[in-house]
Amino acid sequence: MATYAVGDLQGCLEALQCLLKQVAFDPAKDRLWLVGDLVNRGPQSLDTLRFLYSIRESLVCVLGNHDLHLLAAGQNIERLKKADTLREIIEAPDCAELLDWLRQQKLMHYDEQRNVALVHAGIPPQWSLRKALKCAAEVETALRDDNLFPPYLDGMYGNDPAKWDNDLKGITRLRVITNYFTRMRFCTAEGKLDLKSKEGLDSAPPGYKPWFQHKERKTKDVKIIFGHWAALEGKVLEPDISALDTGCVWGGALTLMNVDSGERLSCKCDENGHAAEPPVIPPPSVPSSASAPR
Ligand SMILES: Nc1ncnc2c1ncn2[C@@H]1O[C@H](COP(=O)(O)OP(=O)(O)OP(=O)(O)OP(=O)(O)OC[C@H]2O[C@@H](n3cnc4c(N)ncnc43)[C@H](O)[C@@H]2O)[C@@H](O)[C@H]1O
Repeated sequence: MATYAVGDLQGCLEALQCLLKQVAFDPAKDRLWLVGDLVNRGPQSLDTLRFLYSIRESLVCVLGNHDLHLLAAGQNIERLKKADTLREIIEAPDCAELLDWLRQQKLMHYDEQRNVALVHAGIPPQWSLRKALKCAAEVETALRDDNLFPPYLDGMYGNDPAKWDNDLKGITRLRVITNYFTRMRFCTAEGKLDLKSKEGLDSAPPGYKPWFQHKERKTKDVKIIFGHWAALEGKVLEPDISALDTGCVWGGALTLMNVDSGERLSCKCDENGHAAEPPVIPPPSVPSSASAPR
């Protein structure tokens, strides 16, 4: 049995299938962790979601900003933006079943045995592991509760407040939790967010750093796997941090990592998110003797 984590899929089903074939993924034995952003921007959002649903017993999935946007558009189709590729899901006959499954997913997964956390964007520096799990659970409860779900989605959008405060209440509280887990890139040591900068590490506004580079970060003893930040191209220097979004919808690649060995495999994609077989093993992350991360 092997456990793999895969970067932001964004509807790039061909690339996912190419990687799963390469590692001979067996849903009866193996496990696949998803960093979220399963859909949108790529070519096959509906088919991706259907495929994941068909192997749901083998998945651990955390939600990304695009998944939350899909849930919100499922409540009100007018939330769809011109560039979204989500309409096919909302108009599909099995939409309700797929979105019901999606809203049961988490914002954060923690594997105690491995001491590994899985999140879409990150964990803010001022939160301990325990605090992060507690805050994630607040949003997860809102997502699963039929009464809380619609007002949560109505109030989820926006950049304020920029910083956590224990006294925050209601949707304002849930919004900042959502923004940390699903949209964060740069923040201050106290967790004040900058949600505008989206480029690489050197695009930090003055006083801000990538969330994982703060010396004071309280989750330094936890291995963290995350996605969301395509401009990083999967490269971070921090040893216990794994960045898996390698921009499959931006002419980059989809990346799969063996959670235990850290070995990676990537499937190059074209600028439309279609796979260009065969997958390649990125040289810096894989020992030269390995042919595939099994
Ligand atoms: N609470 C909330 N508030 C507001 N909105 C919410 C929300 N919750 C959900 N949403 C929704 O979130 C969605 C995305 O919003 P956007 O505003 O488009 O968010 P984003 O930061 O661009 O996110 P994305 O996840 O696409 O990032 P990526 O790194 O791939 O791409 C980012 C950039 O990186 C660039 N990039 C990619 N690869 C690169 C590379 N190799 N080098 C340099 N740049 C690269 C790309 O050009 C791109 O511009 C919207 O639908 C919005 O409605």
